[in-house]
Amino acid sequence: MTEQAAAARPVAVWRIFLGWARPYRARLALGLVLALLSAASVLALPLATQRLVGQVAAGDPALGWMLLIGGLVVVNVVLNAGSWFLLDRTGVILTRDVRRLLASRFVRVGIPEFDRLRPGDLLARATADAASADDLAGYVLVGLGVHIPVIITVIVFMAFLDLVLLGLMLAVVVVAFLAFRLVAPRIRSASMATAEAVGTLTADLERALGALRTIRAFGAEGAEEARLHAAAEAVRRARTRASLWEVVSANVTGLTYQLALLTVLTAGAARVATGTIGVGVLVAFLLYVFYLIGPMQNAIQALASYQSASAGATRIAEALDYAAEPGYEPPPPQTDRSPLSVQFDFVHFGYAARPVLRGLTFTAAPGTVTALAGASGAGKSTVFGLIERFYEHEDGRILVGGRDIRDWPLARLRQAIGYVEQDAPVLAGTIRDNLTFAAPGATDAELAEVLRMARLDQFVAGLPDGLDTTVGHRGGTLSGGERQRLAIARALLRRPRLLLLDEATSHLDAVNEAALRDTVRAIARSVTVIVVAHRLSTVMDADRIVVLDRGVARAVGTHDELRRSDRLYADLLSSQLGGAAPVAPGVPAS
Ligand SMILES: Nc1ncnc2c1ncn2[C@@H]1O[C@H](COP(=O)(O)OP(=O)(O)OP(=O)(O)O)[C@@H](O)[C@H]1O
Repeated sequence: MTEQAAAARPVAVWRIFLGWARPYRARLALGLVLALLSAASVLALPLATQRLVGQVAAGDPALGWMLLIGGLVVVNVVLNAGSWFLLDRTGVILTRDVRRLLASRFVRVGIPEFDRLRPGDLLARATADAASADDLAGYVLVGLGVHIPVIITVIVFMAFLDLVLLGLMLAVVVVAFLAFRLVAPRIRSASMATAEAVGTLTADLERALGALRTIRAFGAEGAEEARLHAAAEAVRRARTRASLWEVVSANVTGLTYQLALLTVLTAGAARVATGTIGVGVLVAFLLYVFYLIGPMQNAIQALASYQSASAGATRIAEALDYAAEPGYEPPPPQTDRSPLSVQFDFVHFGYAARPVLRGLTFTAAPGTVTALAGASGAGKSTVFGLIERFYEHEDGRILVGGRDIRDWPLARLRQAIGYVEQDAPVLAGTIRDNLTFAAPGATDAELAEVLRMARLDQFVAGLPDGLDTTVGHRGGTLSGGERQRLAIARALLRRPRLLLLDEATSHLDAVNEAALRDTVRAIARSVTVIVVAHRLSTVMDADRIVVLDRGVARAVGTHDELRRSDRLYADLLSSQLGGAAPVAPGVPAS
C-alpha cells in the first residue's frame, strides 16, 4: 500500500486495531476506566483546593480538606499505576499476537506471492512495525480515550467557574488544534516513509549477510557497504522528517500552554481587580489550566503517535493480506505407502505470462525412476514446483496416483512427497533438527536408517556431538555434498510415496554418487522417484528419461535409446562426458 493510501484510511487503521484488540477488550476497558477514575481524582483537586483556600482565608479549621486532598493524591497515584500497568501489559500481549499472526501468514504465504517479496522487509514488519500495536494500545488509546474526556470535563468545570476566561482560553486552544490538523498528515506520511525505509534497510542487510562469502570472494564489500549506507541514510532522512513534524506538533502544544496561561492570568487578574470574580475562582481556574495542559499535551502527543502507529498498522495489515495457500489442515498419518504414479497431460505453465511449459506430456510409472533432462532453463525444476503445487498450472492435467492434482487436499499431497530442492536448503540448528522438523516423532533408529541410506551415517558418527551438532546458518558448516545428503535423508524420513530429487547428486563425488544411485534404485522399489539431473551420468540407469526442450517433452526413452535416437540428448551427453555419442542418421536435430 502506498503512503497516500495509508494516509487516506485512518478509520481502517482503527478497524484493524480493534480487530486485534477484540479478545482483550475487557482488559482495555478496565485500564481505561482506571485511567478515567485517576483523572477524575485529579480533577476534584482544584475544587477541594478552592475550598481549602476559602477556609484558610476565613481562619476556619481546614484539616478535613487537607486530608481529603492528600487522599485524592494517593488514590490518583494508585489508579494511575494500575491502569498504566494493565494497558502496557495488554499492549505487549497485542504485539505478541500481531507477531504470531504475521508469522502464521509468512509460513503459509503462496510461493508466487513470496517470489515478489523481500524477506528482509517481512522481518521489519514482524519486528519494528508490529510494535505499533503496543503504541496503539498504550499512548493512543489512553491519549484519546482518557485525555479527551478529561479535557471535556475540565472545560465543563471551568465553565462553572467563569465563562469569559473559558472563552478566551478556548480561542487559543482551537487555533492550536487547527495548526495540528495541518501537521498530522505530514507526520503520518513521514512515518510511513520511515517504516518503508527500515524495511528496505532490513532487506538489504538480509541480502548482504545471506551472501557474505560471495561478497568477500568478489571483493564487493565496498559496493554492498555503499548500498547499506545509502539505505541507512534513507531511514535517517525519513525519520528526520517525521521527527521535525513531531517537534512542530509538540511545540505548538507548548506554545498553546504558554499563551493560554498568560491569557487567563492577565484577563483573570483584570476580572479580580474589577471584583467580577474572587481570588479563589481565579486560583481554581488557573489550577484547571494546569490540569488541562497535561491531558492536552498528551492528547496531541497521542494523535501524533497515532500517525506513526497507523503507518506500522497499515504495513501489518498489508502483510496479513498476502495471498496464502488454501486452508492447510494437518493431515492424519499416512497409512497408504504404495508408490504413486505421476502423469502430465499437455501441461501449460508460465511465470508472469512468460511461458515455460507448453504442453508437457510424460508419465512416471509407480515404483520406477524417471529422469528429467534438458538444457538449463528448460523447465525441469518447474515440473517439481507444479507437482508440489507451489504454482498452479494453467492448462492441461496433472495426475498424481491417478487423481487430478487439484482434487488432492494440499497437505495430503505434500505428505506423500519427499522433495529435495536444487539448493538442498538446510536450516540453522542441529542435524537432528534438520531431519526431524518434517517428521517430529521420528525415533533415533529411524534417523540412523535414513542417514545410512543417504550415506551420511559415517560422517555424523565422526562428529563430536553426532546428531546434535549445529550446522550454522543455512548449513554453512557442511560441505555441499553433506548438505544434499542431509536433505535426501530428511526427504526419506517422511517415508514418501513419491520422491522428487532436484539435481540431488550434483555435489557428490564419484564414490558417493554411485552409492546414492544404488540407494535410489533400492528405494525406487517402494517409492516413485523423479530426478532432475544435469549430469546425465547420474541418470543413465533411470527407467525412463524425459528430454525437455522449449517446454515440451521432445523425447522419452532409456539412456541407450535416447543416446541413439535423440540429437539433443546425444549433444548433452557428449558435452558432459566428452566425445560424440553415436546418433542414428535422420533423428531430429536439437
Ligand atoms: N520463480 C520464478 N519466477 C519467474 N521465472 C522463473 C521462476 N523460476 C524459474 N523461472 C524461469 O523459468 C524457466 C525454467 O526454470 P527452471 O528452474 O524450471 O529450469 P531448469 O530446467 O530446472 O533449469 P536448471 O537446470 O538450470 O536448474 C527459466 O527461464 C527461469 O528463469
